[in-house]
Amino acid sequence: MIEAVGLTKRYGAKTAVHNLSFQVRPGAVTGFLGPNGSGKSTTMRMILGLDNPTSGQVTIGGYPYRKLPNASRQVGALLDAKAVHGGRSARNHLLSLAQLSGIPARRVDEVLGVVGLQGVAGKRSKGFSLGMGQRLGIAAALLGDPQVLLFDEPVNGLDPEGILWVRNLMKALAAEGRTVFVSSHLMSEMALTADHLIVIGRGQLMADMSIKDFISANSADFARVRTPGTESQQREKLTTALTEAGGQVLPEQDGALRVTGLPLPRISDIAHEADVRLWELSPHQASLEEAYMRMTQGAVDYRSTIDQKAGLQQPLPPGAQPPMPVPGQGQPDWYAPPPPQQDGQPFAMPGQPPAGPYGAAAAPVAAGQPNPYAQPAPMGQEQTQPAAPAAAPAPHPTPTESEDAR
Ligand SMILES: Nc1ncnc2c1ncn2[C@@H]1O[C@H](COP(=O)(O)OP(=O)(O)OP(=O)(O)O)[C@@H](O)[C@H]1O
Repeated sequence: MIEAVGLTKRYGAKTAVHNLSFQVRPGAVTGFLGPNGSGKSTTMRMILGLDNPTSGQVTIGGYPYRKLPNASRQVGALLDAKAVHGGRSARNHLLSLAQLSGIPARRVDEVLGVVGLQGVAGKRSKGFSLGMGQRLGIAAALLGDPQVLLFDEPVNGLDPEGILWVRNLMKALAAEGRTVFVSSHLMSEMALTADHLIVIGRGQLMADMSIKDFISANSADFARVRTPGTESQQREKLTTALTEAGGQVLPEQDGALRVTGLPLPRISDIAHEADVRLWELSPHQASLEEAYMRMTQGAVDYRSTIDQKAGLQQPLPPGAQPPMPVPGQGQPDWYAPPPPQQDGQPFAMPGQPPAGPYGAAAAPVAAGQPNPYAQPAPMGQEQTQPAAPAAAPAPHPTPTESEDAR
């Protein structure tokens, strides 16, 4: 288990992390979310002993990282996949890490297989694509077969197959009882991967709860009701009837009505009694992205001056009232977009993966099997891509490096 108590980090006048207390438990994938600059990487670096807290502490299994016996066998991390000596082959890079940590060389080939890089193990990593570099970083994190794993943006640069693989890898590692702490800005992916969420904003804890509780605490469920498009008087009649019955009715831009305060069967009965035909009556629950946007709106430091809320916050229709904020949470100016249309399932719920291979959940993996996280197919395109320009050689960020290196 990872435990932070009153964790604070200041860089001069800048407070990157402020009084953060949380626990990351084994047996689950814990997502670590927050806007750009909110302190996620700083927190991860303090967990790994790469930065010293200004005050407070963070421990792994009860020890600060630097006092952890055999740390590299107990904790694996992917922080910056680009921080690799580009002149070394993938195998040599992993071999050097293994030697430093007393890990047997045969483990190198095992993890190369796990991440699907066995076919390019002899190639210099400076020729690797972004996704290949990411896989190499994940291989390094897995090298010591650790019980605690930290991944900072692990799916960055991965293709859809790679994203699915990382998702299943995280779940399989957690299913084996490991502690998996992963940061990401990809909300749709987090919704499918994480069991629990820790959300920070401007260095402070905003939420520490299950993903299910997070979504329900930061979104108001509502019903979407649609009358025949050409019959505006029907819509008005229904609006009056629903309002008289105690519902709150909000017109949406596409002509539908958003109704809160009444259960779906009651809405149906009211429409029937008012002799109004319905073309749609559907439940809507916010996605993780909507819930996240609602919670973190006030903690965003970096925002474009152009169309700041495009796609995420629609302007209210004329005369409409914004939805009520959740007390103590969320932002009053938030207005949820309509749910996306998806393959004949126009109102797919969060947590319900679409049909097909990307919706498949990871099956628990039996311990002791060879390469339990290996992909079914070898890498395709990435292996055949031409070499990328050489990156500046940089040592891999092992937790033995000096602190405050960034
Ligand atoms: N070494 C440093 N010196 C000074 N300021 C720093 C240093 N490291 C981080 N910061 C500042 O601390 C804040 C938190 O940065 P951090 O990289 O932890 O955020 P983050 O949540 O990981 O961001 P992102 O999502 O963009 O990766 C930022 O304002 C950043 O500029």
